[in-house]
Amino acid sequence: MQLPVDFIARIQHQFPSDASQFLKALDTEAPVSVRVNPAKDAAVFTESLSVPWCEHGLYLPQRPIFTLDPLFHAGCYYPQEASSMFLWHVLNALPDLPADPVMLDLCAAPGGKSTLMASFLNGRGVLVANETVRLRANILMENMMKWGYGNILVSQSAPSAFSSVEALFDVVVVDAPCSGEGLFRKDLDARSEWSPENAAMCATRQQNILQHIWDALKPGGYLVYSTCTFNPAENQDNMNWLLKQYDASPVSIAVDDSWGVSPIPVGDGQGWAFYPHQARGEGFFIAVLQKEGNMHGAVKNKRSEKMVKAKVPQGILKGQDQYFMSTINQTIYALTHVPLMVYSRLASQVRFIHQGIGLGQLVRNDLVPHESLALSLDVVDDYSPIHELSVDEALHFLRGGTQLSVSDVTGWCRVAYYGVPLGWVKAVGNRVNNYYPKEWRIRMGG
Ligand SMILES: C[S@@+](CC[C@H](N)C(=O)[O-])C[C@H]1O[C@@H](n2cnc3c(N)ncnc32)[C@H](O)[C@@H]1O
Repeated sequence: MQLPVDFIARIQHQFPSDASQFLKALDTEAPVSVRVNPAKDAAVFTESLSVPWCEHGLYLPQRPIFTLDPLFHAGCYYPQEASSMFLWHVLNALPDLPADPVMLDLCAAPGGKSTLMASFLNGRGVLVANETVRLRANILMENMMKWGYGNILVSQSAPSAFSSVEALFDVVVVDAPCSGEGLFRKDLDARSEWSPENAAMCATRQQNILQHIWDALKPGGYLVYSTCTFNPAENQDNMNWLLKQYDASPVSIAVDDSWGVSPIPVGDGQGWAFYPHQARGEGFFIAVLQKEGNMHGAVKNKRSEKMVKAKVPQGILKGQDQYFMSTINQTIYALTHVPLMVYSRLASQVRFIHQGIGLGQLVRNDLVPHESLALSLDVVDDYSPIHELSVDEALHFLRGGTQLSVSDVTGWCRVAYYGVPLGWVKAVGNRVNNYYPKEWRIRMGG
């Protein structure tokens, strides 16, 4: 699949001195990389090299079959393109963030940036991970549950749903849908779908998205805008347009010269671009704008006190007294203070599909546990027995199989691989019922 002629012409104009190296690099192999989950420290990648701008990022010498690794399903790591991990460096460089930041990832599926943001927060504050496309939102929800944190709210709403939310977020990440030029190396469909008209349409759509979200940012809060395209109209031009519309200023981020990241003028400051012939990663653009004004501090909302407190057995979560319990469609969810405040502020505008930690449903005093409880970092260690599986057994479980020898157990049991829980089984007599969600099951091989 050849590169589109109009794209080549624009690149030659945009990079007069090194267009041929740029275009040649698009025909080389894309680097393979993963970001490990530091809270589920079990994945081992030998021969890997560190991604310089993200301490949890690793380049791998070749692409493993992630689907056939149980630790991938346990949320121990996330295969993520290395340039996107630059968000880690950016978040760590933001000045004066509150101790419990309230963050939104507006265009979040499948969850690459959201899992990174969850690791950045490491249980502090709250992350709202939102995706407008329904099927993609389900994948986002699955990935967020597997990552294990309880301070995450997952929603499925259009950006316009946030337009009447005022001054709630300290950080809003808009990883916008774009013309995808940065993926031309590894995704040949991106080449066939590209046209100048489509790229122009993307730029307009991005402006609409940015307009919808601006008021939801607190004064003093940060907008982090990124795309995976080289198109100036979708990158710096959109940032300059935003600076004309609203009171904001670009935030400078220090970058090591050896990383091969290019500064791009934005207002009187700069954004950053990853080009395939200079940086070890796919095409990417990122810029940060700070809204004028002072940070408001913690979110306040009295309505949260009216939350229904569901009755649940004790001893499920570490520090369970700190959690507020609520029930939606008979499923009990546990939320700590900050997620609860944010949930209350958004609940009438935004459609939540997951919140905090799903505990499960009470059926005749037996808690039928939710999958997110097995994967949660906050579940009490001895809440249920944990049965260790071999790799073949773990893959059998992940395919929905029931030929598992958990003979020493009756009732609910978490099955684990390398000590990291994968999900629930229930042993009844000499039968084992598999509670791994049908839509998460592996269909490959076996
Ligand atoms: C670049 S992708 C996000 C990737 C994600 N942030 C990650 O790191 O895994 C852009 C997302 O925006 C969503 N999207 C598409 N049209 C949209 C729109 N009009 N408004 C908001 N989001 C949209 C897409 O479904 C897609 O999931």
